Amino acid sequence: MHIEVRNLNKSFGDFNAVQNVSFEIEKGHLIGLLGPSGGGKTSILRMLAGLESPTSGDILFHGKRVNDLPPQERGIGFVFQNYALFKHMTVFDNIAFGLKVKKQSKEQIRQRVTELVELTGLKGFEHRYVHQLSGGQRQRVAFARALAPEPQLLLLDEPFAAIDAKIRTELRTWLKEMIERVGITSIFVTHDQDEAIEVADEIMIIGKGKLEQKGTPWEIYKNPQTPFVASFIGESTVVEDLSVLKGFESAAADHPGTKALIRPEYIEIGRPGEIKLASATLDANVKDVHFRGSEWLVELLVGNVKLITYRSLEKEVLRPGDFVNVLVHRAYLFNDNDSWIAENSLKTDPMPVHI
Ligand SMILES: Nc1ncnc2c1ncn2[C@@H]1O[C@H](COP(=O)(O)OP(=O)(O)OP(=O)(O)O)[C@@H](O)[C@H]1O
Repeated sequence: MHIEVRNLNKSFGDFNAVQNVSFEIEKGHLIGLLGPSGGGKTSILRMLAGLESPTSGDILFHGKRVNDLPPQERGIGFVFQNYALFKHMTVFDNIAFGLKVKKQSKEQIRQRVTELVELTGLKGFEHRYVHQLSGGQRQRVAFARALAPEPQLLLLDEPFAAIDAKIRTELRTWLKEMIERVGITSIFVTHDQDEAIEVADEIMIIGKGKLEQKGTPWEIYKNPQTPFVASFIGESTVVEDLSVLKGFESAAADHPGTKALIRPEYIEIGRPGEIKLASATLDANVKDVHFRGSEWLVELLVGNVKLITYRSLEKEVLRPGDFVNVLVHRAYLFNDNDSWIAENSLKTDPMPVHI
């Protein structure tokens, strides 16, 4: 289903939880709503579902305004973080629930549940009760139950939040494949950037009730419109005083008050003399190092300014207090209002400047 939202607003008293949010979603796309707690993600989802009515603005499904349509007539499937399964029912009955409500025949129900049990890898569990299942299996039941009545839009509110880390990673991949196979337009809420990056075709970053940016995970990573957005996709540090960065002086002079946002991969570190572009290197001390499994995360101090970078495991291990040289190849520049100004990179930048 193609979805369009125009100037959506939701106020609770005089608090504006959702402010002028507009977007379109193509049929079959999987969208991640990502942002801090209280930003308005769930409110947007609930308005799409019809569980909450907008204060103003329009919601269109297939080009038709659905603002006044009750939830059960919107063709939506819902998956919540806490499963919300019926505990006194078996897996079969849970999945069959929406079909019984639709008054389908016993045979139709049996066929559809069998299909879904196979699709979700729950064969053999049909007669178990919810408490006899693992968290991951319960979430698959919730997914199967939501899909049973063949909705045209699937809404998932933090679907993996209650599941432990390892199973969560498996379920993410599973969910993505499953949604691709079914071809259903889906929107899921998360505050976990890894989850959004891994699962979503497109991410919408929601902060303080506003849609800050919408794009593929890669687009948002490469072109964050604000430091806030950048902080939600990938790691970075924000340097408030550009004068400490060699090679960025003219940007600092041209735009007073400019801040630089620096990703870890824009930073090269070496022992004194190791970095070729010696004139642009900064003196730094290693503040801390963290083992990340496949690399080191190194925290550096250039004067009072903290930077972070990664270091390959093959390289000599750095220790807190070590003196190193640092070269900042590139930075995103933002003005006082957190608006993106430009991307600055050293002339000898070995990395592509244009994306
Ligand atoms: N029924 C309500 N009455 C009053 N305020 C509400 C109501 N529902 C939500 N809010 C407020 O609206 C804001 C947005 O809430 P919402 O649940 O949409 O955020 P969220 O981004 O989904 O957060 P979380 O990740 O914590 O679920 C919050 O400040 C919340 O306290």
